[in-house]
Amino acid sequence: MVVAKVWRLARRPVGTPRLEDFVLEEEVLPACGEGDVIVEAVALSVDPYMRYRARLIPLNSVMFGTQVAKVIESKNPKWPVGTHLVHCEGWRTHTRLTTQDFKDKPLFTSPLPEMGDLPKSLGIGLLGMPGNTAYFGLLDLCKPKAGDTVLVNGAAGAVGSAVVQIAKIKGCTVIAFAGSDEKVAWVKELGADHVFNYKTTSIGDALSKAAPKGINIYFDNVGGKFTAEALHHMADFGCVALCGAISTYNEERKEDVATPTGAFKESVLITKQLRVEGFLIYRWGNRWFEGLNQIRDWILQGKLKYKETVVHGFEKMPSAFIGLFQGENIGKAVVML
Ligand SMILES: NC(=O)C1=CN([C@@H]2O[C@H](COP(=O)(O)OP(=O)(O)OC[C@H]3O[C@@H](n4cnc5c(N)ncnc54)[C@H](OP(=O)(O)O)[C@@H]3O)[C@@H](O)[C@H]2O)C=CC1
Ligand SMILES: CCCCCC(=O)/C=C/[C@@H]1[C@@H](C/C=C\CCCC(=O)O)[C@@H](O)C[C@H]1O
Repeated sequence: MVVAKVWRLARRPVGTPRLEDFVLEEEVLPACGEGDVIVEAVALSVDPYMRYRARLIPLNSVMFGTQVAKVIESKNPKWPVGTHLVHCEGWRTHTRLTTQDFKDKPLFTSPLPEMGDLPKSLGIGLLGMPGNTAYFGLLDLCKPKAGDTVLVNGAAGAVGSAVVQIAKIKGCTVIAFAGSDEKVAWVKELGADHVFNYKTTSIGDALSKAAPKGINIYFDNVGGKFTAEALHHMADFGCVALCGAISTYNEERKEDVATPTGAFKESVLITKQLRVEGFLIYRWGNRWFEGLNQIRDWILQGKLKYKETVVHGFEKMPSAFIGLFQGENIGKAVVML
C-alpha cells in the first residue's frame, strides 16, 4: 500500500497566497490495475499560473502542478519500474497514473526527455513547459529577426531567462528587466545587452535610453504598470507576446473587469499598429519535442544556461510557491524531495 502526501487548497487566497491557504494531508493510493503505474515525485514545480488556477479549482482539491516522477510500481510494460516521466497531477508525493491519464493529458504526462548528465529537474524547467513557452512564444509568435530589439521582463525567471538567451541566439538586441541587482548581474551574464532592476529604475527612462528607435518585440511576463509603460516604447508594427501578467495575479478584482493597473491603452495599440497576442504553451502540444530537442541541443552546445532555485522537502511547497511572488527565485523554482 502506498500512502501519498498531498497539498490541498484549504482557502481561496486573498492577495498574495499565505501558508494557511494550504493544508497537508495523506491519501492511500489504490493498488495498480492493468496498465496503471504508481510514481514517486522527484522534483515538483511551483509556477505563477497556480495562483490563477487557485481561483478556479474546487476548494480542498489537490493543488494543480507538474512534477518529474519515477515509476515505483508498474502494470504497464511501456512504463517499467525505474523510468522517469513528467505528469501534471499536482502537489503530491505519490500518484497512481492510469492508461486514461496517459491518454487524456499527452502533453503533461510524457516521458522525461533524454537528459544524459543534465539534472532531471530540468524536465519541469528549461527542458519542459517553461522552456517551450520561451521557445515557441518567442520564435513562433514573434518571429524575431537579427537586429530586432527585444524587451523581456521577469528576465531572471524560468521563462524570461530562456527568452533572453534564445533572442541572443537569433541575433537580437535584448533589453531585460528583473527585480534585484543579483538577478541583473546574472541576466547580463546570459548576454542581455541592457539589463535593469525595475525596482530601482524608471522603466520609461531606461527604455528611452536603451531603445531610442523603439522595441520590435515585447515578450511580456509581468503585465500591469510595466506593460502600460512599455507599450509607449514600441516601434510601429511591433509585436507584443502576452505570455503572463504576474504583477496582476494577486489583485482582487471582480471577474471580467480589467485589472486596476489597466495595462492596455487602445490608442497606443492602434496608432502604433501593434500586434498583441496572448498565448498558452499548450497551443504547441503537437510540436512539444521539437522545442525540447532544440533546447537540449543549445544547452549541450553551451548556448543556453540555466539556474534553479531549489528548496528541499515536500513540506516547503507552499512557501516555495509564495516565494515566486516575492521574487525569491532565480531561474526555475523547484521543490526536490
Ligand atoms: N502563457 C503560458 O503558457 C505560460 C505563461 N507563463 C507566465 O510567464 C511568466 C513567468 O513565469 P515563470 O518563468 O514560471 O516564473 P519566474 O521563474 O519568472 O518566477 C516569477 C518571477 O516573477 C517576478 N515577479 C513576481 N511578482 C512580480 C511583480 N509583481 N512584478 C514584476 N515581477 C514580478 C519575480 O522576479 P523579479 O525578481 O524579477 O520580480 C519572480 O521571480 C508568468 O507570468 C507566468 O504566468 C509561464 C508558463 C507558461
Ligand atoms: C491569467 C492567467 C495567465 C496564466 C499564464 C500562464 O502562466 C499559463 C500557464 C499554463 C497553465 C494553464 C493555466 C492557466 C490557463 C487558463 C486556462 C486554463 O487552462 O485554466 C498550465 O497549463 C501550463 C501553462 O500552459
